[in-house]
Amino acid sequence: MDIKFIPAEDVKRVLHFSELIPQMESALKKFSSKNVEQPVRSIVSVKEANGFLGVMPAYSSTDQALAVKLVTFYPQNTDVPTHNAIIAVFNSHNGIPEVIMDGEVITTMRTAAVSAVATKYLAAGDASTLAVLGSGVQARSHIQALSSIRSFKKINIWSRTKKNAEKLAGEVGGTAYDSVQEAVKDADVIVTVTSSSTPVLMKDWVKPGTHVNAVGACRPDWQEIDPDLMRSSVLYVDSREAAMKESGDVILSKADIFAELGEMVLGVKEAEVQKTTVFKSLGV
Ligand SMILES: NC(=O)C1=CN([C@@H]2O[C@H](COP(=O)(O)OP(=O)(O)OC[C@H]3O[C@@H](n4cnc5c(N)ncnc54)[C@H](O)[C@@H]3O)[C@@H](O)[C@H]2O)C=CC1
Ligand SMILES: O=C([O-])C1=[NH+]CCC1
Repeated sequence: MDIKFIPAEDVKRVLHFSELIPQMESALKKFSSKNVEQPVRSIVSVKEANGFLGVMPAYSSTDQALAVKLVTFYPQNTDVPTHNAIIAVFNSHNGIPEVIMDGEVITTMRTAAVSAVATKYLAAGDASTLAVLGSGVQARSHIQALSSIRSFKKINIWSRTKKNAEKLAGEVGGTAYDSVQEAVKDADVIVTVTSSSTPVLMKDWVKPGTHVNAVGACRPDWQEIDPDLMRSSVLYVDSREAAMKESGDVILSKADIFAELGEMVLGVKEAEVQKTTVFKSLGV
């Protein structure tokens, strides 16, 4: 058996948002048309670390693609990334493993690319202020991906540790804020990319018509968004099945899911641009 290994630097060299965003748009359509077999991931909790190992298999007969991502989330990591992953790709005709590749870069970029698809459809065309809550890996990749979809004049950043918000603001020409409320006040697009398990973004702070990409809180008892904001917004998800099993923001608020992003891209469901919208991302 000759299994090829593709390291992170090689994945990084060939992955570009300009190609990845349209690829994700296409993948979301296939997912919502039930053209892929992709069960909700299995999770093994690692209680001592407040973390988990997720197993994410998928098969697409049209793409002749059979693969699985194995991803860990250790939120307390400080010297190494909190998310680590590998992806194994099998030959879909004979089942032979062909490639094992780094999955961390893909997790970083794929997640932001899907939020970019949501933002492309759901944010106002003239959206000019982006607010980012969190200052880690996803904060950086979201600023890059979303900036390729809209021309933001202002990027407002809040993070639990002000120094980290200031560092990121310095990198991207943005402004660091002391409070979430100040950071999101004028925002047309908000991204929540924290490892918080309790709400950080409150309904009363969000101006009507804003689009929110809610990317953290991927466990059924974790929340990142005020339940009132979940209930009063038009709610989009990547996967209904996953949202009902994994998202504390959806389950605990009892908010109604309006559509999967793939249904919206297909035109089966409206893109409610004028209204306040939340895209709850879990990762597929
Ligand atoms: N939806 C999806 O497909 C994916 C979601 N994620 C989620 O996105 C979030 C961010 O991920 P990364 O940027 O990779 O992590 P990271 O570890 O690089 O950054 C985490 C950020 O959250 C902040 N934070 C931690 N605890 C907090 C708290 N209690 N309150 C407020 N801020 C807090 C940290 O200070 C840091 O700014 C995580 O919740 C992660 O699980 C990550 C990958 C894929
Ligand atoms: O899709 C993904 O890889 C993840 N979603 C939440 C944590 C990791």
